[in-house]
Order: sequence, then structure tokens, then C-alpha cells
Amino acid sequence: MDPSDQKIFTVIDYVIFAVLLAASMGIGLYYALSGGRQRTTQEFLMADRSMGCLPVSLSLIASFQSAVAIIGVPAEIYTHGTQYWFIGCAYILGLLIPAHIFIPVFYRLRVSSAYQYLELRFSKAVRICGTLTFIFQMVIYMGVCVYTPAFALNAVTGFELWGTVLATGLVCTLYTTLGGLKAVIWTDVFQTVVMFAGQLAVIVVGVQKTGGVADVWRKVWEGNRISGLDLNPDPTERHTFWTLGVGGVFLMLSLYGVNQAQVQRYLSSRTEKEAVRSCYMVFPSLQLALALSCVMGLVMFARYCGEDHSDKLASSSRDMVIYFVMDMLHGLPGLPGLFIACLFSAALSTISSAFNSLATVTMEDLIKPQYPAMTEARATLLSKVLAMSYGLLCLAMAYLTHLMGDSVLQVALKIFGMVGGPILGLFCLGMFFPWANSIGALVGLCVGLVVAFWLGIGSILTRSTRPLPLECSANVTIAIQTAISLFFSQPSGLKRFYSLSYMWYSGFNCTTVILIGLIISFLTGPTKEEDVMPGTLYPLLGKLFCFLPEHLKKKLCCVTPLGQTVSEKIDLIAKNLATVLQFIVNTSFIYTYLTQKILKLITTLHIHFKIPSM
Ligand SMILES: O=C(O)CCCC[C@@H]1SC[C@@H]2NC(=O)N[C@@H]21
Ligand code: NA
Repeated sequence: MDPSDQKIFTVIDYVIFAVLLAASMGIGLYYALSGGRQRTTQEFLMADRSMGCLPVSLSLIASFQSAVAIIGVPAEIYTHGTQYWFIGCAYILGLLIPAHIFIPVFYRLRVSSAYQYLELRFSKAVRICGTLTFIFQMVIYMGVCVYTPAFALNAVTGFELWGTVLATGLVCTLYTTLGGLKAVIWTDVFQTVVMFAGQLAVIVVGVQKTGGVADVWRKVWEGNRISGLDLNPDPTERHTFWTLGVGGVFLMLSLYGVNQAQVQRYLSSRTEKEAVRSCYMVFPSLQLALALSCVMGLVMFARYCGEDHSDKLASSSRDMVIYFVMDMLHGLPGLPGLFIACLFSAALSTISSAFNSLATVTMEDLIKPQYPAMTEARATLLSKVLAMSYGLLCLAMAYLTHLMGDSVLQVALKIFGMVGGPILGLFCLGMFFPWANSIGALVGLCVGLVVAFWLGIGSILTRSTRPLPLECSANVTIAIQTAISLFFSQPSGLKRFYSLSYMWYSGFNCTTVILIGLIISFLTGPTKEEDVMPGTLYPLLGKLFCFLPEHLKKKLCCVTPLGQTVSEKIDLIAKNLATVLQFIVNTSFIYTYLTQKILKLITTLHIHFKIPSM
């Protein structure tokens, strides 16, 4: 079946796609004309801090589940097997730590933007650098998100490319500009439902057309697509339990812990408990989203294993997914339209969240501090102009994506690792290390970004991933191929550095920022605990070493734990367990060596520079 010539989209499909755009516009208009009619920045940017945990939790998922995951994850499973599914293990600590560490700190400081924290803890310069880094990350990411669905559809179904990009961009800009955060959250809720429905439809029809569950399972099992638990500790191995389950935690923390798009949703909750609960509620839906996209990849493999499609449209694995969907759904009027709606719901919900968070930080972190006397009306108007201009900028970024590599999932995750990782490091430096000062934070961030881009660009230039063969039944070629690749692919020195798995970028860059930040802080005079703004520290070290006697703890982490009742005590113990587990897993594999180095350096610094004990 060659979808480009056959008529796939019936009138019903176009109607469904149009209904999706119209519904999103309707929600946007509703919030533009109801409530406070978006007249204050508190309402436009913070939804009046009145949101419940259900809409917030669905909106949290929608923010970083875009067409990139809908298309990229099935392509990943199709070419490399289900190893990627282990990223689900990272969701446990990747949501527990934001819920119990980052949300309380941000919520109690009553900030509107995550980067205000950086000024309270460090200085205005650190806040501006953090904001600019975030803007850089989200603008590129938005470009990938707008581009992916439009290009994939155009390549397979001839769906008008730039018309779609324009339609998506404009509709999204309009309802975000008109309805503010309330509209963005409620359209996210609607779009997440459409997203799940579209994926489910493809899976149900796909299994049925491939001969049923038993057949699908047999083919994927024999086709070597069900990956076992790969405990290989080699950090250059692309996907293992460690790179996904542990490296993935840092990726999750950079998104669900300190990314403005998510922090804004936590802060829009009516109480801190609601915010923490919404973070917990993300877990099951995120696992469902991951499962749906992985199963879709398995069904796709079962359908095409053994057949060679390189000749047809599917020049790349990205187009393969759309080709598979249209192959399954054509002839079922309405379902292709539902999947298009699913694709664009995933894209719209991410782009609108990005617009709104970009407008918020530009307003709160870059403009308001320069013009404190600005009236509320002008500030709100300016926020809307900003949302519009970011919309247009993102269309330009979409074109840039045209030039990026094939696997959009890898491109998106690399952006998060290269830019989100250092930002995560900056916040960890501020929250967990009382000694860190502004100079250390600034130098740490800059060095972290330079190393991140050196690593990221170096890896793109020397990259070669080996997809698994498409045979339906396991045979000897896989064993031979693996043996050969093991023998040849032991790179050394700089090449080994470039071949670090991209799933370790977040963790590696976060650690670089923390290490450099601490070293510079010690060299330029560490901050005293009493000089730090109360509420900006989280006594992580105090909790981690909670088994130490009191006087040692005071000396080491010099932060007195908060007064607490029995229930809070129990809550704290649960938290300690989570943080201690995370600490053990992390350090035992990668950072034990580095931690020893830091402690040795600190003691030598004390001896040589007679720094008073902290
Ligand atoms: O889908 C995207 O736009 C980006 C790719 C997924 C980003 C990460 S992967 C782990 C976490 N789970 C998600 O659904 N999104 C984030
Ligand atoms: Na989305």
C-alpha cells in the first residue's frame, strides 16, 4: 500500500482535525472572556494560583510528551528493541525528588518563575543567565516539536507541510495569547485525552491486522525486540538499565524538577499539597504514555519484520511510524483524522506550555525587574505580545529542525541533556550546597554549558548507531554482528568521551556544574550558612548523613533540620530513604571516585589556605 497516491483522508478525517483545532481555540476564547478576563499577570501567567491537582497533573504530562515521543519512541522500539522502556524506572525518583525537594522550596518562596529562586539564593546575574539558558533550550525544543508532526505527515501522506506548521503555530499562539495559563492547562487536559485515544486506536487496529496478540508477541520475541535487563555499566553503551534508569533520573529532574514550564504548573496549584499530589498523579499517566508508544513500536515491528521497506516512502524510521499508522488506519474513515489530531494535540500541548513559560520568564525575570513601575495592564499586554512573538520565533526554529538528524527523539533528549542538565546543576548547587556563591554558580554554569556543547557536538560528528536487523526470527547474524561490534568499537581517549551515552548528558553536565561551582566557591570564599536567604536551602546533606551524631552533622552540613511532628518525621524518613537510595545508586557507579576527589581537594584547601572550618 503506497499511501501517498491512495486517498487516505476522507472528509470525516479533516473534520476531526478541524474540530481539534476549534476546540482548543474555544477553550482559549472561553478563558479570555471569563473569570478575570486575563487582565492581570497573576491570572494570565499563574492562573490565579487556583488550579486543582487533576488538570495540573495532565498538563504536566502534556508539556513534555509531544509528537516527538509519539513518533520517536515507536521508531526507537522498532529499530533497537524495548530497552528504552526502562526509562520508566527513572520516573519513580524522577518524580519523588521534585515532589519532596523542589516543589516545597519553590512553593514556600512564592515565586512566579523558577529563576527568581536563583536571585534569592545567588544574585541577579545568576538569575539572568539561568533565564537566558532556559529560553535557549525551549526555543530549540519548540522548533523540533512544531516541525516533527508536520514534516512526518508531509513525507508520508503529502499533507501540506508549511500550511500545517502555520496552522498549528497560529492556533496555538492565539489561544495561548488569549487565554493564558488557564487555557493552556485546560487545552492540555483535552489534548492529552486525544493523544491517548489516537495511540490506542493504532494499537488496537494494528494488533488485529497483524494476526492478534499471540502472533505479535511471537514475532517480536523471535525478532529479538524484547530486550532483557542490560546491566552493562559501560557509560558509552547507548541504552542500558543504568543510562535509562539512573541517567534518566537526571533527565526527569531537569524537566519535572526545575523546568519553568513544570514549575509554573506546580505554582499554579491552589496549595502545596495539591502541587505535590499532582506530581504523584503524573506517575501512572506517564507510565501509560510510555507503554502505549512502546507497544505501538512492537506492533509496528510485528507488522513489517522481514519485509524490506527502504525502497518505499519510509526512508527514515521517523517516516516509518506514520507510514505504519496510515497503512493500518486507511479505509477506516475518521481514524486517520483521529491520529492526526493525536499528533497535533501532542505538539500543541507542548508548544503552548513552552510559549506560556517563555512569556512568563521573559516578563518576570527580564522585563519587570528593569521596569518595576510598569502598570499591570501594560505588563499583561506585553506578556501577550511576548507569547505571540515566541510563536513566530518557533516557526523559524521549525525550519532549522529541517537540518537536524533523523531520530527526533534523540535530538530532543540531547537538547534536554546539553542545556537542561547544566540548569539542573545550577539549582542543585544552590539548594544542596550552602557554601556555593554567585561566582561559583556563574562559572559553573558557563563551564557546564561549554563542556555540554563540546560533548554534544563532538558526539554528533563521530556518531554511528547500529540498528538491530529486521529479521522476524532470531538467528546467528545477530550474535556475529554483536561480537564484531564489541571487538571493533572500543574507542579510546577523546573518542570514548564523545561516545558517552546521550542519556548520561543530564547527569554528567549537572555534576560538572556542581563540581566547578563548588571548587570556584571554595577558591573565592565559600558562603556562610547564616548569609544564605532562609528557605532557599534544602538540607540534603543533613538528611543523607542523618545517621551521623548531631555535632558532626552540624559541622558538616551546618543546617538545622526543621522542627517536625511525628507524621512529618515519618514523612521525612520516607523522603530520606528515597534520597539516600538515589544517592547510593548514583555515587556507587559514577561519582564515588569524584566525591573522594572533592573531599581530598577540600581538605588540602583547608590546610594550604587556612579557610576557617565551615
Ligand atoms: O516527547 C517529547 O517532546 C520529548 C521526548 C520525551 C521527553 C522526556 S523522556 C522522559 C519523560 N517522559 C516523557 O513523556 N517525556 C519526558
Ligand atoms: Na504535548
